[in-house]
Amino acid sequence: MRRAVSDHRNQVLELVRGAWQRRLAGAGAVQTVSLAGAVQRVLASDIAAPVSLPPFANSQMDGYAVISGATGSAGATGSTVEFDVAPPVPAGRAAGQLPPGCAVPVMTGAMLPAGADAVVPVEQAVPDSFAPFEPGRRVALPANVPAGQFVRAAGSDIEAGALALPAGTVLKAAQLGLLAALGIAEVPVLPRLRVLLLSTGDEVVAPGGTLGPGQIYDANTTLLSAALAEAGCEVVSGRILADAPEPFARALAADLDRFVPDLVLSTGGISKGAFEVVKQALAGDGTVRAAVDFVSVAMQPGGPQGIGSVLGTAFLGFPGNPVSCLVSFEMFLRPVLSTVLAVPAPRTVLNVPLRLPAGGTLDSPAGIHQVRRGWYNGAAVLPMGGPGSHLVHALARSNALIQLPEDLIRREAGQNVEIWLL
Ligand SMILES: Nc1nc2c(c(=O)[nH]1)N[C@H]1C(S)=C(S)[C@@H](COP(=O)(O)OP(=O)(O)OC[C@H]3O[C@@H](n4cnc5c(N)ncnc54)[C@H](O)[C@@H]3O)O[C@H]1N2
Ligand code: MOO
Repeated sequence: MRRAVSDHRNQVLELVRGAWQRRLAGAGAVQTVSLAGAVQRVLASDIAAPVSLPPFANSQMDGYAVISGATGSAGATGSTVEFDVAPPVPAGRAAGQLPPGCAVPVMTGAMLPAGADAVVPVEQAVPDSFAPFEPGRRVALPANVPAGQFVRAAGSDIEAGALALPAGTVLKAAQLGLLAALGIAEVPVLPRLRVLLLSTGDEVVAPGGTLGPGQIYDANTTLLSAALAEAGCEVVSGRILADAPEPFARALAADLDRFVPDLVLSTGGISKGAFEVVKQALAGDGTVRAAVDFVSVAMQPGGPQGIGSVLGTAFLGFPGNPVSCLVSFEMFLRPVLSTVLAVPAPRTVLNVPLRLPAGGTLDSPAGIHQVRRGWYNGAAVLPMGGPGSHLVHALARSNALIQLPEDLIRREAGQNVEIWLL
C-alpha cells in the first residue's frame, strides 16, 4: 500500500519538529554570530535600536541649508532671495550654528547646521553649482522654501529604543543592512538544524576522483548540501559509504558520536535490490539500534523513502537517483523546514499553461503524484526531459517543478498545471 505524499510530508514534519525541539532545549541553543555569519539565520531575540536613524538631521540633497523663514513668508511674492554663502559643512563633522542671513553649502547626508530647517537643491540656486568657498560670495535661492524641505529628520526612519527587528526574523540583506546601520556588529541567532549526509553505493565516487568500470560520480552529496544550506541547515559532514551494512552501521554510529547531528539524511540503498545497504543496516535486526520504516510513497520520482530514528537521532533515507533526491527534498524536507525553522520561504506556486508540441500530452501514471521538471518562461511551462529520475542535466536546465497529482493522468498543450518555482 503506497503512502500519500501529504501523509509522508506530515510524518517528516513530526520527525523534524521533534529534532528541532530537542536542539532548542539543548545547551548552546542561542548563538552569537557576526553579521557576516548571520546570512539566512533566524534572530533569537528582539533587537531594539541602540541609536536613532538617521542619528542627526541631515540633507537629502546637495544644496544650501537655510532657515525657511529667511526665504520669505508663505504667500509673499518675489521669486528669489539672496544669501551670503557660509563655509560648507564637511562630511562627518559637527555642523555648528547657521550664521544669520547665510546659506550653508551641504552635501547629501551632511549634518544640518543648528537653526537650519530646509535645503534648496543646488540646481535651483543661482549660480547653480558650487565654487570653492570664498568670503563675500552670494547665492540667490527660490523664495518661500517650505520648512522641512529635503531634510531627513533625526529618528525619521527609527527612533532609538524602538523595536528594530523582532525575534524570529530571517536575516537577509535588508535586515543585516539595518543592523549594520544601527552599529550592531553581532546578533543572537537560533541554531541551525545539524544534518549528517551519507551517500551510499560501491559505484559512487567523489567528484575529482577516478572512475573505475561501472562507477559514477557522487551528485547527491553536493546537490543536497547546497539544498540544505539554502534551507538554513548546517551540513556537519557528508561522505560516501560503501554497500556493506556492518561497516555502514559502524561509520554511522561513529559519525553520530563525532558530529552530534539533529538529522541523518542518507541517499540510495533503500529499494528492492540485492544490496540495499541502508535498508539492511537499519532493518532493526540488531546491526544498529534503529526504528526506520522503509515505505513506498505514491510519488515519482522519490517513491522509495526511509523515515524513523537511528540511535535516537532522526533519520530520513532518500532514494539514490539525483533527481529523486532533489524532488524528495523539495516535496518533503524543504516545506517542513519552512514550517519548523521559518527558513527558507515556501516555494512560489503558480497555475500556468503547459507548453508542448502541437497535439502533445503530458502523461502521469494513475494513483501516482508525478513531479516533472520544466522551464517556465513567464507565460507557460515547457517540460524538460522525461520522467526519469536520472536526468540530472534536464533538472539543471529547469526552473520549476510541474505537479501532476495522483488523480491527474493527462494534461494537453495549453491546459493549466501547477508549478513550484525553484
Ligand atoms: N525492482 C525494483 N527496482 C527498483 C525500484 C522498485 O520499486 N523495484 N524502485 C526504483 C526507484 S523508483 C528508485 S528511485 C531506485 C531507488 O533505489 P535506491 O534508493 O536503492 O538507490 P540505489 O539503488 O542505491 O541508486 C539508484 C540510482 O541512483 C544512482 N546513485 C546512487 N547514489 C548516487 C549518488 N550519490 N550520485 C549519483 N547517482 C547516485 C545509482 O547509481 C542508481 O543508478 O530504485 C529503483 N529500482
Ligand atoms: O521513485 Mo524513483 O525516485 O523514480 O526513480
